[in-house]
Amino acid sequence: MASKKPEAFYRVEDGIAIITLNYPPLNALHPLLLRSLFDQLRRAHSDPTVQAVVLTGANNNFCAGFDINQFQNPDAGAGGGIDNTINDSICEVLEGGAKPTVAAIQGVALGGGLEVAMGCNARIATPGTRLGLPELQLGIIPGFGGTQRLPRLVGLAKAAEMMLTSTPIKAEAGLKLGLVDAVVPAEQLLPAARALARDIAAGRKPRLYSLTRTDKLPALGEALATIEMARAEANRRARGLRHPQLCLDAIQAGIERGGAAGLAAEGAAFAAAASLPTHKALVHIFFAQRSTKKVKGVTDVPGLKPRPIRCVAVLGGGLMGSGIATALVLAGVEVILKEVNQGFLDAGMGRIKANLQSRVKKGAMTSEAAAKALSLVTGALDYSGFGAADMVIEAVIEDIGLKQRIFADLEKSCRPDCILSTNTSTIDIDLVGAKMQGGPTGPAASRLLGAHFFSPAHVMPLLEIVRTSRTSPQVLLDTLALSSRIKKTPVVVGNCTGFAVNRVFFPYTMSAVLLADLGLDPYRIDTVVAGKFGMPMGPFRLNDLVGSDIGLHVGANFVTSFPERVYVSRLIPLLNEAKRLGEKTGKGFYKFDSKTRKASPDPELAPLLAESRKAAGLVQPGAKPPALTDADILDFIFFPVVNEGCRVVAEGIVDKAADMDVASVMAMGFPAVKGGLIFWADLVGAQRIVARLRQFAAMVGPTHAGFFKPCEYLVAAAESGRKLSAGPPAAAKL
Ligand SMILES: C[C@H](O)CC(=O)SCCNC(=O)CCNC(=O)[C@H](O)C(C)(C)COP(=O)(O)OP(=O)(O)OC[C@H]1O[C@@H](n2cnc3c(N)ncnc32)[C@H](O)[C@@H]1OP(=O)(O)O
Repeated sequence: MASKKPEAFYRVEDGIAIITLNYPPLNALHPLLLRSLFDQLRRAHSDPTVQAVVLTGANNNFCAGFDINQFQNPDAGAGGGIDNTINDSICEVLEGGAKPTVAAIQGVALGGGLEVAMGCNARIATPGTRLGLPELQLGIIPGFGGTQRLPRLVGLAKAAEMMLTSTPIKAEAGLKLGLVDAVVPAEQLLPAARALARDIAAGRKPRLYSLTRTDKLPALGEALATIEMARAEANRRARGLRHPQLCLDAIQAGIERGGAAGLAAEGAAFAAAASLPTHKALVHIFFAQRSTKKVKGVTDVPGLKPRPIRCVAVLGGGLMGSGIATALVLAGVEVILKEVNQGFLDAGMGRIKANLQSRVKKGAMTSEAAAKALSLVTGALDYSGFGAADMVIEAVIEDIGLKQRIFADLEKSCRPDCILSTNTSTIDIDLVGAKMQGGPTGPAASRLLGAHFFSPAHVMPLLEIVRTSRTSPQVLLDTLALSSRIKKTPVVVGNCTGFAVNRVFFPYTMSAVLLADLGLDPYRIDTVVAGKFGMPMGPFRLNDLVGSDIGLHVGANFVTSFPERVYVSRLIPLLNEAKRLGEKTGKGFYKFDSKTRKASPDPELAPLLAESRKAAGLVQPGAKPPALTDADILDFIFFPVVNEGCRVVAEGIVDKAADMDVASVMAMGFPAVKGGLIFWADLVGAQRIVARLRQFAAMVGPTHAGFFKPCEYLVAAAESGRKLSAGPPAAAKL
């Protein structure tokens, strides 16, 4: 069974045909596997020695669904060339063929995998198996009958929720809902499935047909009301996206006209969804996210294996340090939390405890598990216990001198093989290590790197791993492995001010402030950026979340490093002077309700805006602001962001352009349905972006034109028609 070929194996045991899906690693339904499954099913039906069929999967998994690679295969056609005739036939034969079928499920049964299992007359799963229809996260809808069978097995409301959120459930929950008929330990899976198949064939147990069942469906009026509610919820969550509505169309058709008509409606809705740009973008993000774990010169070095990281010392128990420590203990990693005095240490420990308790409250973990996680943290006020640490993550304030002193101390206090990392969000890593023996070229330089988490660190999914020119592949590989262990998507980036994510964040904030100085209303800008474009929040609301003090501090690094392309306004300093630091002080660009923390526009902001505009002198006093449409605002904000993203790609700060897409989606909140920053820029077109940047440069005049100056990479793409996502020609990388 070691074959890598997509094929279904066939064997007969005591009158039961066992058909095993095989296509490592997760038995995705490649068209050849589907064809082979169909052939083996027909073989079982025509084999006189066979009474019933058990369908199972190799490689400790049932099936992760249709082979997503096919969606990117130019030869496969739209929708991955899914042949609904064969798929419907497979499920038809599984469900209504001459011999009953039982699915024996372990690992995952997702998408088409679960749909095939639901086509069987019964399902048995192992504990912890993940069952779900996550197609919507790929911009499509279930296409193998899932929109019809899932509501009939688990009820309409639950089925709609599972599809619209793309969230799988565990087998144990599936048992309660009726999605599976039994949960048994792995070693009993096949014997139990064989026994059930035999019982059904002998008439000792009923043979059930999911497609025609109605016992879990509500009456029509109630069902339609549930679908209406689901439509509203989908619109609220997915901001007018089409494919969730197409999914609900198919479900509704089946409720109104029966399962068979529903299947036809599903086929049409699937084809419609598969033709939308959203699908292409989301499939791109799916693969881009997985490819960040493959780093040239690190993960492809023969014989190089990650070393285990059992204990991590975290320096600083503030918001970031405590979040990082939480992420580590949640994955079972021991933590030494160091602070400068007992009071700060107690506060840090308290934050970790609160983070864990909040997970308990949400039902994400038991209080016993939380207590066990907390017991993995040891407090420290000095470096005496640091010999136990396999890695250090420094998370103190962004003060270069302080960080330099800390790393000089760490070099002396830690083992020579201990990884030394900093969670700085912007500072050049070589600068952080400058006071170590020999500085950036000294003996410890190979184990120095950035481990940049995003706040809140135990929640945000991205980890920027910053390599210097000397960081060793071993150290990078160890950190990549740690990242997977703590369930973060890693992006390995090069060393520079701001790395990848904050490099694209600074023009995002600066262009918004520039618009405000031109006289535009910040609240309108936020509404357009969040509501129309789909960012989680606009730049001004984000400033209030992060804090104007932090914004000012971080912004100063960019002003120093990239003076030719920054926009410096009085606005953020004025907010600082007025102690309007954002949410934490109850006022920033917005005012915050002291009880609900809800943000609302604040008329008291007006004098600060006026003062900043006066200082900027971009428009004459009393003159009207430029008449910009919502579309203009989006171009004004996002094209400088693209421009900086292009520099990041061209300089080789990211390994590949798709890494910038992942980073923008997972840390910045750039809409995944647009495929990430560079993917989206290619859809817009480099030519248009360059032309608009030049227009904006002319609009703000020569003093600020540098902010909009298109970089060489962008201009070259505009002139040659080369895709921005293609990355720089190898020789051009710095
Ligand atoms: C008609 C139908 O309705 C349409 C469909 O079925 S569309 C497909 C629906 N299925 C899905 O969306 C599931 C997609 N897969 C996943 O969510 C996750 O891979 C998983 C939860 C199954 C496993 O996650 P995890 O353990 O972190 O492993 P992960 O790294 O993601 O996957 C392992 C490998 O399997 C591949 N893979 C996973 N699911 C795949 C699929 N459906 N098709 C092709 N490859 C797949 C991944 O690309 C990865 O390949 P790599 O090692 O070369 O990078």
